[in-house]
Amino acid sequence: MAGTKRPRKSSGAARKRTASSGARRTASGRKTGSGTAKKAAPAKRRKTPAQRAAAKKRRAEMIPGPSEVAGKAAKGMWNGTAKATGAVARSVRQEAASARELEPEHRRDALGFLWIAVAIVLGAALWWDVTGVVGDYLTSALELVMGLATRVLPVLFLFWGIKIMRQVPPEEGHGRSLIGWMAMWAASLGLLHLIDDRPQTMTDIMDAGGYVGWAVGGALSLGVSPWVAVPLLVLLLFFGILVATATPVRALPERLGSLWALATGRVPDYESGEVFPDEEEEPEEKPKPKRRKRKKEQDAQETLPIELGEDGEPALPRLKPQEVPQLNADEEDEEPPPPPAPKPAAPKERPAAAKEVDTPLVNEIADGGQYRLPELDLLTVGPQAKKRSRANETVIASLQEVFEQFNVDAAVTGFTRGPTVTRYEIEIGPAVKVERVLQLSKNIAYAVKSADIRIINPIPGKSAVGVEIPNTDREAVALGDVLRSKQAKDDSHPLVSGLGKDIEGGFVLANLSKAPHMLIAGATGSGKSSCINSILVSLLMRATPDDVRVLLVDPKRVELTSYEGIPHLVHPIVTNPKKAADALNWVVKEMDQRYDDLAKAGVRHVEEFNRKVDSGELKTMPGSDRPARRHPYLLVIVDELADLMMVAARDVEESIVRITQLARAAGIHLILATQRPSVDVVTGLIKANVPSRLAFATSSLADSRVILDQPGAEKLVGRGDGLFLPMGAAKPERIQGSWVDDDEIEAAVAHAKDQLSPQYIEEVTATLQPKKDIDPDIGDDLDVLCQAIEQVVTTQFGSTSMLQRKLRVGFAKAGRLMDLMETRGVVGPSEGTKARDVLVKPEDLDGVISSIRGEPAAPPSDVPF
Ligand SMILES: Nc1ncnc2c1ncn2[C@@H]1O[C@H](COP(=O)(O)OP(=O)(O)OP(=O)(O)O)[C@@H](O)[C@H]1O
Repeated sequence: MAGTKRPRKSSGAARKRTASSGARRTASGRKTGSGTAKKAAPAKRRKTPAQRAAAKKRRAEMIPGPSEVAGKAAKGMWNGTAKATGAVARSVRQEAASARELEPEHRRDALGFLWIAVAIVLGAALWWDVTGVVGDYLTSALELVMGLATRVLPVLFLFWGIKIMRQVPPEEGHGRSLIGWMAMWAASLGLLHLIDDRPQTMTDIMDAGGYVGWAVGGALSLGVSPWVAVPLLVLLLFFGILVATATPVRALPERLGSLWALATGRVPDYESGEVFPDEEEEPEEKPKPKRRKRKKEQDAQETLPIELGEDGEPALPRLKPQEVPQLNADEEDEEPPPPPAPKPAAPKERPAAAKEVDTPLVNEIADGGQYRLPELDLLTVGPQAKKRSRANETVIASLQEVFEQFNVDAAVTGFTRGPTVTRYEIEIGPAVKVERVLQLSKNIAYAVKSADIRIINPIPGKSAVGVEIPNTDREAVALGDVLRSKQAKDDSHPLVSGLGKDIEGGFVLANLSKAPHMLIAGATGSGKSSCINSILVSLLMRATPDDVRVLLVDPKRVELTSYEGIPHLVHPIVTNPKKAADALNWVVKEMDQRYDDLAKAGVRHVEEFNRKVDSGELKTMPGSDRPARRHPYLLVIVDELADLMMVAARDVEESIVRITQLARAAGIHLILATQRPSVDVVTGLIKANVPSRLAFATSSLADSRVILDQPGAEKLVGRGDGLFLPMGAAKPERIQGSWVDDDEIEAAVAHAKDQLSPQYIEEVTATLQPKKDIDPDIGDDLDVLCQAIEQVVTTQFGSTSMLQRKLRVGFAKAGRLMDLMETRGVVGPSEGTKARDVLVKPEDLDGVISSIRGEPAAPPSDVPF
């Protein structure tokens, strides 16, 4: 068979080839005067008269006649029309493509309007008989399917259109709604069919439940008789309502109650815009007008126009505190803005500790005292997060181009847009080495015009290479949004801070009590201070001074001044690096004191201790008549560790290590910030004991290694772009730090200060008081002398060689210390080789040391704060 076919095929092909080559020769000969035509020229000169006549006739024939002219004109018009139609179609396609680039809000609005338009067409046709061809066909088709129920469709479509435009679509719950509505619809149509006594003709069916009703009701009545079908359909209808409104049966009485209250105007409307709010999202108790205003603000945010930068791309709002966009600025003309800080009705001065005031707290986060936490409305709403933008499309095109140029079989299969960077997912073809994509990193950086790209191979849980590329249109993350998130509301722990958003746009919160200590480091201007501000404002928004007390150490003197005077402070902000070392010393003492208390109370954590105190189980401390008092969390923030390390590296490191090793159970947590993450500042010992790390952009890979023990931070783009490595995590998570502007800080601080004046702890003040009356002969040996006295008095053994060993000092220094102790009456005179008598009892040790340090005697240590 093949043998017989082949010659036929080839001869056909040969024929084709001949014909086409002949045609090509003719065309080229005529058009270009090619070699063939030139060769034919001499033959032309030798033409016979007959040939000339024939040629003349042919030329005459070539002049078109009138009918031919008309034909050609028609053909031209046809071609022109076709071309014009093509052009229009192409431009429509282009427009449609650019319509896809519309912002999601506009697309949602368009969809809303479409539903309203359909509602109008249907309503006009069904209710008022005002109809055209479209209306006719539409209503007939719908009536055929849904029968009488079609009449309610215009109302539903109208409601749906408005809802789409008013509300940001929930991320989840679409499927649930759809199932609920389908169940309701099927049940209603089936019931209509049964109620209308099971019609059989088409017109009657259209006047009852349509063909859907006929199928549902008819089939059921056939299967189980109409008497059973009706209750079954009623059940299905009820189920549909419950599913569509996300109401479990057990929550029904409560929901009906709130619906009744809503109908009778006894409760404010819910923000969600749904009749039944989700079960977990309890409506906050706020006055109605304020809630409306809030909703209005949110709506305004959703429709905020995107600012275009010079390149026509949406631009990042400039984020200097004074320049952060006032997001409700558009509304200022209509309504006066809300006061920056709601003034609570609490008295300005608190006569005694907050716990002694009997007015119960309104806020559920705090659990005692009169202190009221500020409303979250105090913090501004951030711009709505974009899921994609034109900048992303451009980057995808550039990536694709790079792969094509270098012949790498790889494609961008998706991306996740975060506020600062977008992670593009790249899938490679079979038998393509991942290294080929990795090798292209510099070309990718070149193509997307950004040096700060990070390649992640693979994206955890996916067979794809991730390329993180900074957004040219980055978005700020407002702290208010983070604290208003569901995660934040679900966790009422006072030490939960709003850190920012991750690369997928999810909120990142950190419970500092679980951290339990954190190192924040990055180059200057990378966003450390903004992060500390976010932590402190989170604290002011969520924790009463009874919950958390704070010690702020700010050797730079300018970073934390806004917080001066907040009632959470245990001491005015410490700005002197020398005093900072003493302050850390006090923290160590406080920690020891707390451990004693925990041991006496037989508990392992301060939370348990506080629970016992709150429940009245622990009224006085066992073994003494000292009243048991709660131990609030103590958060110590050091903003510039390097300044402290320069002044007293050994003391500071020692205190930090002691605190970090033990303080967790005592409820003491440390945050150390530095812009110099070098090994002499963040020493190995400190690093080993500070398990949570937050790295902002660093200037070198070495710095990144010091902070995170791995590279990555040197590729960050600054302004709050960070890598968060919480305790126990193997890989850091990329986040965009939350932003809080000066006005918000001021408002939060004012809210706290208006209610309570700071109650500083005397003991800290005493520790940090300037040293007076230090004997000149002690000079620089004060600290070592105190240590020597401690050694001698606690051991009751006045031996010089013991001092040499314990304090690691030479013989001469130990002898001098012994002489100093003798002149101050701590030890007796020298008795040759025998140890000296110790004249001070261990219980008097504190008094002796205080007097030598020139301090007033320390207050009795059994008064905790
Ligand atoms: N989370 C953020 N969101 C938006 N912009 C930010 C963020 N963090 C910082 N920035 C921008 O970066 C600037 C510098 O930030 P910040 O003062 O926090 O840096 P820093 O690391 O504390 O610097 P320094 O060590 O010099 O104090 C801010 O003024 C702001 O414009």
